Parts: sequence; C-alpha cells; structure tokens
Amino acid sequence: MSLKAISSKDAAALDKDLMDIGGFSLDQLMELAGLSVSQAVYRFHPLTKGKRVLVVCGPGNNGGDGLVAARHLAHYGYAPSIYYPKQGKNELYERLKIQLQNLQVPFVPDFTAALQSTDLIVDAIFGFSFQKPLREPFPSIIRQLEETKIPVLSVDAPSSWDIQEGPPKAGGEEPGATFMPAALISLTAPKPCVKWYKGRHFVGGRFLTKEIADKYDLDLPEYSGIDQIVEVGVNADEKL
Ligand SMILES: NC(=O)C1=CN([C@@H]2O[C@H](COP(=O)(O)OP(=O)(O)OC[C@H]3O[C@@H](n4cnc5c(N)ncnc54)[C@H](O)[C@@H]3O)[C@@H](O)[C@H]2O)[C@H](O)CC1
Ligand SMILES: [K+]
Repeated sequence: MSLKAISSKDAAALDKDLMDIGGFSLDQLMELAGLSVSQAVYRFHPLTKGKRVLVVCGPGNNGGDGLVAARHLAHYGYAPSIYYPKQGKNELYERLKIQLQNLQVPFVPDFTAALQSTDLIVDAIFGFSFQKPLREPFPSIIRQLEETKIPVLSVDAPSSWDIQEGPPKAGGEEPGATFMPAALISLTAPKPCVKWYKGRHFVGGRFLTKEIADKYDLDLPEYSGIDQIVEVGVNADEKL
C-alpha cells in the first residue's frame, strides 16, 4: 500500500482543522495518536521480545504521544520507563505525567544508563514541528540513538530529520545522518521525509474523515477491524 505524504505545514493546519471545525480536543487526538503508537509497539515488538521499553519524550505533542503510549504499554504488561529531559509546560503533559506516576512508571534521569537496560526505544522526541539545528540536550541523545544496537521505533518522524528534506547530510555538524530507526509510525499520513526511510512503516491516527482527507489530498488508510494502525510496507514510498 502506498500513501500520499503531508507536508509539515499542512499537518499543522490539519490538526487545527480537526480541533476548530472537527470538534476534537487536543487530548482526544493525542490519546488516539498514543494508542496507535502503543499498538505499533505491540505489533513490532511483542512482549515475548522483551518487556522493557524506554520512551524518550520531547517537549511538544510528539512527546505527549509518547507519554500516552507508555500508559497503554503499562496496561498491556510492558515495563515502560520515560526519559523526559525538557518537559512541556502545558497542563495536559502534567496530567499525563500523573497518570504514569500512578502506574509506577519511572521517569529516569540518565539516558546513557537507561539505554543499558531496555529492549526497545520509542523515539517520541520531535514530530512535524521540528526545526533544525538540534538544541541541547538533544545532540548527544540523537548520537546515542544513531549508535545503539537496540531497536528504535520513531513516532511520526525519525527525530533530527528535517520533515521535508530528510536526514542531515553525512559528514556535517548535525547528528542524525545515520539514524535509521527499525520502525516508524506515521500519524494521520506519512511526512515527506519517509522518502529516505528504510524499515517497517506503520500508519496510525484513526480519526480522519473522508472530507478532511480530500481537503488535504490524502489517502484514508485501510484499517482492519478494531486496529488503530496499518502496516504500509518496509521501504520508501514510490509515490513520494
Ligand atoms: N493529527 C495528528 O497526527 C496528531 C499528531 N500529534 C503529534 O504532535 C506532533 C507535533 O507536535 P508539536 O507540538 O507541533 O511539535 P513537536 O512535538 O514536533 O515539537 C515541538 C517542540 O520541540 C521543540 N523543538 C523544535 N525543534 C527543536 C530543536 N531543533 N531543538 C530542540 N527543540 C526543538 C519546540 O520548541 C517544541 O517544544 C506530531 O508530530 C504528532 O506526533 C498530536 O498528538 C495530535 C494529533
Ligand atoms: K519522533
């Protein structure tokens, strides 16, 4: 299955439409996005492959999706932990944190140490609002994600990649040129940077109507049954 991509500008406008005219709240969209991420984790890395999941969260809504996913993963029987070095100020993130603390999900202070004791990493650092260059403390985190042998599942985009232009140039100053997560879940629709992506690719965010898909010239993914995700392939999309 090949799906059309949505630019970062249109992805932000679509989100706004869903809230301004679609009747959704941000909490709802994030809950559905995070639920999709948790299902992609379950599909890509079932419990039998190891329960420990380190969810690395950034300061925006991509990080919020990671917090929601971690809560669902705890209910599925995983042992998630959260690394959240720049915490978002919004009260929504505060509530998501309380929900995780009530499930005894640990917030860990040391990323390098946390990498030594996990079976999977969820990259919920940056999504469609990422603007290079990376600011502290993220360069060293991205370098470690580039080097680790532990599988990484990225949420919406591989963090450090330009949403339109893909990974940073090899040999340049910016970390991330060789960052290639083993799995990616695109939310609502793939972003243009999937052109450079090689790995398992899921789509989630099952809340689009035909009307809004048509407005942004998107394909509606063919979800099956109660699934919140669709696997769309293992390689770059020839339509992009
Ligand atoms: N409809 C949907 O598909 C939904 C998707 N969701 C998720 O939301 C993100 C986009 O969220 P947004 O808050 O707009 O931005 P980000 O999380 O990508 O990042 C903003 C955050 O990061 C900081 N930042 C940006 N660039 C840098 C940098 N170079 N260095 C350091 N920090 C940086 C910036 O200051 C902000 O704090 C989308 O991708 C989905 O994952 C929603 O959940 C709702 C529905
Ligand atoms: K990400």
